[in-house]
Amino acid sequence: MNSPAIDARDAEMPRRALPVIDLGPYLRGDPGALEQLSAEWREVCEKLGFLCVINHGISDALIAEMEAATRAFHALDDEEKLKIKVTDHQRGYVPSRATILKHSSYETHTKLDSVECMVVATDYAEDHPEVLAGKQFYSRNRWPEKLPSFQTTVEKYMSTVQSLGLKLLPVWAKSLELPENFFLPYFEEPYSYFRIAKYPKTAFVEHQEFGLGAHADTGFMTFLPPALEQGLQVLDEHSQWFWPVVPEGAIIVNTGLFLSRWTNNRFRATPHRVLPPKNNDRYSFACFINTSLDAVASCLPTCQSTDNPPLYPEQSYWSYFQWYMKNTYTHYGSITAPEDEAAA
Ligand SMILES: O=C(O)CCC(=O)C(=O)O
Ligand SMILES: [Fe+2]
Repeated sequence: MNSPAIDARDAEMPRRALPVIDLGPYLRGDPGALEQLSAEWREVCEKLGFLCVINHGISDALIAEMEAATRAFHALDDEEKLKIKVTDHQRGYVPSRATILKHSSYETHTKLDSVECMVVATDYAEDHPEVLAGKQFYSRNRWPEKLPSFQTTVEKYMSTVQSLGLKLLPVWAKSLELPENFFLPYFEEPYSYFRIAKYPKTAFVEHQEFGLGAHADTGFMTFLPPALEQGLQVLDEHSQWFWPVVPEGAIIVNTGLFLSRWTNNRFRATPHRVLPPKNNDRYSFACFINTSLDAVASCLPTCQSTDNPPLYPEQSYWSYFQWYMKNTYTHYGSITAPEDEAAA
């Protein structure tokens, strides 16, 4: 006999405040602010690895404009969205039930994610050598014809978040006891990647069913204004999932796997996941600010010793990103979800 069905969202789960870091003094250029901020940053990144920032300089108006653009995009007909379906360059529209994290060590995933999203990334110049060569991930963005304002808002939002990310490079460097400008050469041509997502409302959620399954982000740093609908859960250092509580106006920041590997796991790439919403569709837009695609990370000098040798071989962001994408998105053809295919 089947046991009575329990909605996965009703499972007992603590709510916990994320660490809040004030960027105001540093962004204003106050004396001593970089040192103070870097110490706080290190403390969080070595433990939970998930935080939120206040006084970040990204206006409420811009976030509201991006929220409206996200909703307008997802309100387009499927036919319009499918005209710009994602390609092997990892840009374009990804329909619902097209991702599953096969490389996750946090949880076994058997079902495809219900999230659908539009993916946009740094648009390199048409005459960029890698664009001309047709190298994977360098193609131009795809935009919906019927929503011209979408491109304008997305580009404005991405460039604002990218500027904030680049301003924080000295903080990342100092928090790892590196010279202030250490990361600059790796970010000569930052590869910023933007997921503009809709999580469709779902009446009943089974155990192991997700809007987006447990994962750590791919790259260096992620910026995520909290969604208006609940859904995000975070795994702490003691393997306890919790609902993060974020103050009004704060933006979530977390570390990606590429940085975590670069730091020999000193900084944690925190697993998180999204449960589907119950009553209203949920919209979110996570912006990932990464090194140049051709940047090569080899274990940072301050993150290794004879007792703590490098755990990972040196690797370019391009090759790490390619590995991650192939093991997450079904359109690359290398992964499938057997149980789900029958139901789809
Ligand atoms: O929707 C969210 O709150 C989180 C999204 C996320 O984790 C991602 O896109 O990597
Ligand atoms: Fe994520």
